[in-house]
Amino acid sequence: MRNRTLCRATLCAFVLILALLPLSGATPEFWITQLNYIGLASLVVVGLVLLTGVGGLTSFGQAAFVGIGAYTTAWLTTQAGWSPWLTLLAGLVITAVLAWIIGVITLRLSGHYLPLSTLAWCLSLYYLFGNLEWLGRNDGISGIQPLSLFGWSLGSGRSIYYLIWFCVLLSVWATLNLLGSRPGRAIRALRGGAGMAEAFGVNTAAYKTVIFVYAAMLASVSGWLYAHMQRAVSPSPFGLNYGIEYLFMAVVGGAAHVWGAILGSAVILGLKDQIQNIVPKLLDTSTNIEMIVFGVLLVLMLQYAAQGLWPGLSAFWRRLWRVRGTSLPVTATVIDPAAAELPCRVRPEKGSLVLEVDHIRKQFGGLVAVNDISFRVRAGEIVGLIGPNGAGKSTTFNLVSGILPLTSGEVRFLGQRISGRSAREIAQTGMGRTFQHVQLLPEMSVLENVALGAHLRSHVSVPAGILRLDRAREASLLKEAARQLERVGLGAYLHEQAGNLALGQQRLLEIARALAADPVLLLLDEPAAGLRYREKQELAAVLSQLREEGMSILLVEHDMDFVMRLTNHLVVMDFGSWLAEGSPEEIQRHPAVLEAYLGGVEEGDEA
Ligand SMILES: Nc1ncnc2c1ncn2[C@@H]1O[C@H](COP(=O)(O)OP(=O)(O)OP(=O)(O)O)[C@@H](O)[C@H]1O
Repeated sequence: MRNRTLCRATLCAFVLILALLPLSGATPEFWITQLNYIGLASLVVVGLVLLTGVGGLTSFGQAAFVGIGAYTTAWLTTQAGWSPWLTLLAGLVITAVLAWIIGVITLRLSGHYLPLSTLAWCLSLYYLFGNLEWLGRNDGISGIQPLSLFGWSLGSGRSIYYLIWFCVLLSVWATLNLLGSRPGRAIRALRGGAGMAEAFGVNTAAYKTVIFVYAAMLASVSGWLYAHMQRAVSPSPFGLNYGIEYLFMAVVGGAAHVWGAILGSAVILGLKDQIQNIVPKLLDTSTNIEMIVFGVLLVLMLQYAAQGLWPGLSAFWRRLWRVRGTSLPVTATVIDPAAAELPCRVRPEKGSLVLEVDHIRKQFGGLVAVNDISFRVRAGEIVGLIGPNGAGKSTTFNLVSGILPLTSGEVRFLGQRISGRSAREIAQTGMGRTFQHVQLLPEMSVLENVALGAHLRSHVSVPAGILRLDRAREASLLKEAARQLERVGLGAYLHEQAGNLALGQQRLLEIARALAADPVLLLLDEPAAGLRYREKQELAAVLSQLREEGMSILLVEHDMDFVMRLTNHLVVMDFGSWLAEGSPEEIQRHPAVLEAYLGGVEEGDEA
């Protein structure tokens, strides 16, 4: 709680200082101008933090969107006589449409192709601004009128200052709200890889486009403010070098920290200015050496503060005020026991067919990983899929859950054909899963990781998340996540960072996340791996309880003791093919299984 109070007090002091600075006649005009530029840059960088730091999509091209906002208002106010407030809307609409088109085309690219494509469209827009006759070519457009609000002219640096910083604080508030909501969790999951997020029903392509458009719109607002502050626009501030500088600001501030955007902008612009003043005096040279010094300082900063300056600064601030125990994040939500329950799925009758796998096959080039496998899972039954290493169990899981496409065969779930559907569509039908290699979001809290599992059980739009209209639904979602964590024995770790948990606990967390999706069928890939004996017993008790409640479970597991005690039915695979099927007792006596698998395990156990 002290942590939260300190944050609020620091924020109030920051806003108060910001508000009072221009009122004092002693504040030099240069400071106000510099703060205005920091505010304009911060607006762009807040968007970049969401896009690059949080979403993992690197963009060098944000300066071009600043240009769209600036040129839209410059042309419409000077040539068409529009009100600047109307041109703000026009700029936002034009930017959103353009960003959406660019996003849909380029965001499918992965690895270094995406940053390269941002370079390409930034250069294209820059040259477009400089070549169009009606945009004044390289001279740009001048004579832009200052803004006025309720008759109050914002023509001076001191008056537009308030509007700029109002927009910056609004953008920080909106972005923090968005990140703390259901769509925000989905956006934060983008870095964890599309496979994991899609398995919980997150439309990763749509969320990538959303953050791309959001960041572009913030840049456009910055351009609109810039045009009315400068009263003239020309192509140079919207070129690639500015795009790179914005990215530097995000990285230096702390790419994944929203407040780091302001810090990074202030550091880079302040540093540039100071170097330009000091270096020529020190070195007594007329050559343009300051950019070299600036570059070296940046490299050093990235070397020694790779996470950016924000984490270090906030830790120092907490130490200064002797605030201990940083595990409870400022955004941590207290679970509301009175929150409404999330709606639950209608469960199939015990014993009815849930999953039908018919002659499925998967070929990786010349390797047949899964060869003509068929089995059934019924409601209220735990089916084990076992076999030696490399037998094809995980591949079978991935085929059933839609992570991998089938080469041939058919999978039906609750009577519907699901083969050919995407992992996201299959998740919607009521299939939850865990992964062989734990796939969590290590920097997110345990509670939020599990809340991601319930993504499809609540519908909160991006605007609702931004405006905090989602509080009741968010409370229900977090209450459900907490309930599932209690169920698997992790109730004491709700606000712990997921990355701080031991491997066994991380596996339990994955099970809680899958349960939060309210699945009809649970696919568990080696859930007992890394668990201690007692933890395994507790897990077995949880799974037995789930079976009693009518849940169907398909389980891949190497711990034979665990499998034999828990399952109703076993399917044995070897070299991708079906080897045997039956009850645990039958399988334990099956000669082919004993030879291919169980015999080997016993020997290994003895060793
Ligand atoms: N994406 C892939 N590309 C090529 N080969 C693959 C791919 N995924 C799996 N394989 C191969 O398919 C075979 C089956 O692998 P799979 O991971 O399904 O086995 P498994 O029974 O789950 O093994 P383990 O118990 O060790 O996890 C292996 O030979 C593996 O190397």
